[in-house]
Amino acid sequence: MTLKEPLPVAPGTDDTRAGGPHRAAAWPEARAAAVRAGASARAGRAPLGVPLGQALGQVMAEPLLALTDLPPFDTSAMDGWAVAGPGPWTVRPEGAVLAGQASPAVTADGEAVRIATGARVPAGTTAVVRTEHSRTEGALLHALREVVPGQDIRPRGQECRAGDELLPAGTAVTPAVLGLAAAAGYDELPVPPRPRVEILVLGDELLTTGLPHDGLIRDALGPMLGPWLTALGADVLATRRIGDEAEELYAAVTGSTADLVLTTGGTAAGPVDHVHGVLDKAGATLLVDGVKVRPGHPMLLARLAAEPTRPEPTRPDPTPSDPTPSVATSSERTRPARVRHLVGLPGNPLAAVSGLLTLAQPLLAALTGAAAAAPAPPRVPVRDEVHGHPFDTRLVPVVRRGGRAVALRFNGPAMLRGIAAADGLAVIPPGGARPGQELDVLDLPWPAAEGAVPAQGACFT
Ligand SMILES: Nc1nc2c(c(=O)[nH]1)N[C@H]1C(S)=C(S)[C@@H](COP(=O)(O)OP(=O)(O)OC[C@H]3O[C@@H](n4cnc5c(N)ncnc54)[C@H](O)[C@@H]3O)O[C@H]1N2
Ligand code: MOO
Repeated sequence: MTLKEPLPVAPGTDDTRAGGPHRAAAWPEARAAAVRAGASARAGRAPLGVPLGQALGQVMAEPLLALTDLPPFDTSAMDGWAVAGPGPWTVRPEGAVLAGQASPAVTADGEAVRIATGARVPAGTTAVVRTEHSRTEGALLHALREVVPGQDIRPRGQECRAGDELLPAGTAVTPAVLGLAAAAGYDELPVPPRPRVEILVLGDELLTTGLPHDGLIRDALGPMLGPWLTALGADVLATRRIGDEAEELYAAVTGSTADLVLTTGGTAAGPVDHVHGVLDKAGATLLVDGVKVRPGHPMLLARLAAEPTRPEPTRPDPTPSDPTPSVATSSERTRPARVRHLVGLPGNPLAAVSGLLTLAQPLLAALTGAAAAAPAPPRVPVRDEVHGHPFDTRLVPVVRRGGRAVALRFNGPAMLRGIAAADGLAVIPPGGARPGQELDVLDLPWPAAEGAVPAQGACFT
């Protein structure tokens, strides 16, 4: 089924609301729906100006326009002599023109003045003669090679003119971008606000410390998801542990101020699986209700009901009778409602990772505009045959060895042993992959360890 937003509704039903029939989307369509959801929430999020030192790794919310010509003035490209007209030249007695000097004296025809790389060339200069290509004889300077007019002068505006677009919006801020922005006159860069995420970990069976006992197990998702989302550029407001209590979940979902609420567990149809019911009660719209992917097929994406629109107070012009009015009552504008989403991750830990990469990551990337900056996932040939699901996509932890993806063992839905040793998750199409077949590999938001000594020997199939 092709997933549209909103989902097509059968006549006489309202099954885009949570609680409607389960309609699994194909994996690529689910990702596309997540991108659309993020893009829809992006509108109206004003960029923030952050100091250059804090912008690394973010994306630019606006194009980088040059604030100045570069170079900003005609500049000497070499240490040597600024000369005017044909030689030999009379060496001017005053000292050298150095980088950083504001306005060196004019060079008259037949004159030469010592100059340093990066110095502003004096007006009247026709060329720069490198030190090693010159010889002085008393007060006369001779060139040892032919002098071409304009040589070794970087003319003002050679790289850009003020107002030129240096980089488009959506460019990832790398160290090189920081350097260019500084050269072009920036103190701050406009970046999208970091998406605010709240994590709700469901399950009465979860322990936060110690060893499993009496049917209780350790919460593996609470410690994993916050740092993972931080690595994806999110601002994690809180990781809250909520029991299998529908009321508590409802209060947490409806009371959250996050752009994205992430729940873990409770997505299936068990006796205490409350996510669908709570979304229905909260008036949420299901955009993805199950995905044809293994592990993780019960994952879901919902748009939360809009917050009530609040009137935005505006200050009217002060009048003599009321010089400092605090809030206007007559001229009120309405602030646009913020679009917020919920991603329900299945409780099985690798299934939760699958949901994170399938729904949450593309949504967050579209929300910040990073999706436009991100390269397509690399395609890597797989070393060995990988069994597929007959109808669904599989996501399988892999390491890269010698340019090939090698599938790891311990890739069951409840296991993290494979992913903890992996460089990425290979996307296995329905039906499986043959040796040498090129596969998309979803990168993890930390450096891959190609060539590193594998600590994961036991995970190889
Ligand atoms: N009748 C069916 N039952 C199930 C189906 C199904 O299609 N029909 N799907 C299975 C699949 S696949 C998955 S995945 C799970 C998804 O279930 P939930 O999202 O409702 O998750 P829970 O039932 O709450 O938990 C599942 C499993 O994961 C463990 N868990 C939960 N949270 C954590 C955590 N934070 N850390 C570690 N482990 C966690 C939990 O104890 C359960 O073992 O449903 C299947 N059932
Ligand atoms: O697909 Mo479940 O998500 O097998 O663990």
